[in-house]
Amino acid sequence: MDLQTLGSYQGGAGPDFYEHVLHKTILVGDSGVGKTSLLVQFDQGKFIPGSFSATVGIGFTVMLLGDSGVGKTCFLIQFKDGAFLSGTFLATVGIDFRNKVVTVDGVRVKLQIWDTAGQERFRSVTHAYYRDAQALLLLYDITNKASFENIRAWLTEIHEYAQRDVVIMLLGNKADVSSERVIRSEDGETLAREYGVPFLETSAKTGMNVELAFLAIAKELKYRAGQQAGEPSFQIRDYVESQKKRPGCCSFL
Ligand SMILES: Nc1nc2c(ncn2[C@@H]2O[C@H](COP(=O)(O)OP(=O)(O)OP(=O)(O)O)[C@@H](O)[C@H]2O)c(=O)[nH]1
Repeated sequence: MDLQTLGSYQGGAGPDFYEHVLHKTILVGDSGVGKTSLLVQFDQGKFIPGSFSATVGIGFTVMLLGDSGVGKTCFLIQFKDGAFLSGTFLATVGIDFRNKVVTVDGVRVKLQIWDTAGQERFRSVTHAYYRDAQALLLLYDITNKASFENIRAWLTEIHEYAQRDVVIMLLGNKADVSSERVIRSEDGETLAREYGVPFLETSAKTGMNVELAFLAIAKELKYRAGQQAGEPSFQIRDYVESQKKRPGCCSFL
């Protein structure tokens, strides 16, 4: 689509509308070549030596995966800014990232979160990033059967491209749209149990369980990174289950 046509789609007139045109560039390359450093330099105007975690205690990379439209971008924006992007659905192109620092048991943990495009045509781009991720949040949409059925294919890709010990969590998103639900909560739980991964239903719209998902991941990664003799063991599935049982958790009023 040319710029003039795009302007008329956006209701823009005259030169002003050019400011709203979105340009997207994708960085591709092997793990460790500096894709992230380049992006951070462009975004924040600084170079973080060593690793992106150098400025805070510890840092980890978390990737969001799942079919196009399941709500990955909204999920990330809800976590980062506490806001919900409603209205027009603008599919992610390639890959995007946001940072957020969370405090886990008194320790600051920096999460760098990669939002990937769910569309098939970007798969080869996103595969290049799998190996850099320590955790993967795999989303389906509880109102979209195909997105749930495709979870097995996503898990196959994960086993092919991601680190062997990557932390995986399964999330059934859009739980606020109960009138259009086609995937029962029990089905999500059964699938998660089959693969030995924790499971939560979430809503990027209301914020339900969004923070819990990231905090559970951060706790697990922090535990793995600093495991010391005598430290009580941490099991992410047990933690998620215990949090689900807390009063006020997980239901819509
Ligand atoms: N009701 C409801 N709508 C949601 C929720 N999450 C996302 N949506 C809507 O679903 C649509 C797709 O959301 P996105 O976050 O762009 O989906 P995505 O998974 O990032 O899609 P790709 O970038 O193509 O991979 C948008 O219209 C959102 O407003 C949710 O939890 N509840």
